[in-house]
Amino acid sequence: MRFCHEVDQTLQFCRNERKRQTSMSDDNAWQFTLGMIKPHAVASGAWSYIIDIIEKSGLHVISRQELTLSDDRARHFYEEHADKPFFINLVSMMTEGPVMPLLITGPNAIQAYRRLMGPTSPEGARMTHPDSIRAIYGVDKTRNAVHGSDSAESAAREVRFFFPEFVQKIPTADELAEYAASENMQEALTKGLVAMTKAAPADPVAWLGEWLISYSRRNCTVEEPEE
Ligand SMILES: Nc1ncnc2c1ncn2[C@@H]1O[C@H](COP(=O)(O)OP(=O)(O)OP(=O)(O)O)[C@@H](O)[C@H]1O
Repeated sequence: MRFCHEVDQTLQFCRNERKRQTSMSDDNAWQFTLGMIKPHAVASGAWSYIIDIIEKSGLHVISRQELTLSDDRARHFYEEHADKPFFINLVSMMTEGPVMPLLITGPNAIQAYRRLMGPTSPEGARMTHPDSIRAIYGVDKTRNAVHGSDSAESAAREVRFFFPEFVQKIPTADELAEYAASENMQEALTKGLVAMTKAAPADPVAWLGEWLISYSRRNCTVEEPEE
């Protein structure tokens, strides 16, 4: 099947992206960004393969919606392009069927997701970035499969545009650090990480999640695996 082959083809690219992301230092801040799958890629079913590519790159899609934009909302979303010659076509394309806004998070998520998308023009992308989402699923410059916030400012505005309830819940870095440093959390996390290192499970995230649930139920009496 065409899509399966295309996803296979991009897997190596995703792995490389992941390696690149994890080797970044200064540039490795945890970020939220808005991705959006455009109507033609929602209608064709490509959306599920696109989400797969994002997840396999090491980013996380933590929420998604499917909705049809009104003319007003589409104009508002793309207002920075209001004076461009392609604006009317862009608004018309964005309102022709359901779009799928994605709330994406991960290290350096804004740029990492933009790299996965590839250049604006799918035709150009197929030449310079053949593994990118737009090269694979884009049709033309307007129907280029996906949108992604291009800066921290636009990510904040666009996440609020589609996920207003989430914005109120995002804790600051200080709040996160304070919460994670609380005595109960520290003890549970330290014990869990030590146990996980000893067990060396194939899927450490799932293992640690189960361990923490078990720890919480037994109120600190979980047996640690033997060495
Ligand atoms: N020359 C063009 N002709 C037709 N449509 C265009 C053209 N340039 C941009 N667009 C459309 O307008 C959108 C916004 O353009 P922009 O220049 O911000 O590109 P982008 O940053 O690559 O894409 P996006 O903002 O959607 O992530 C593009 O994704 C595309 O759908």
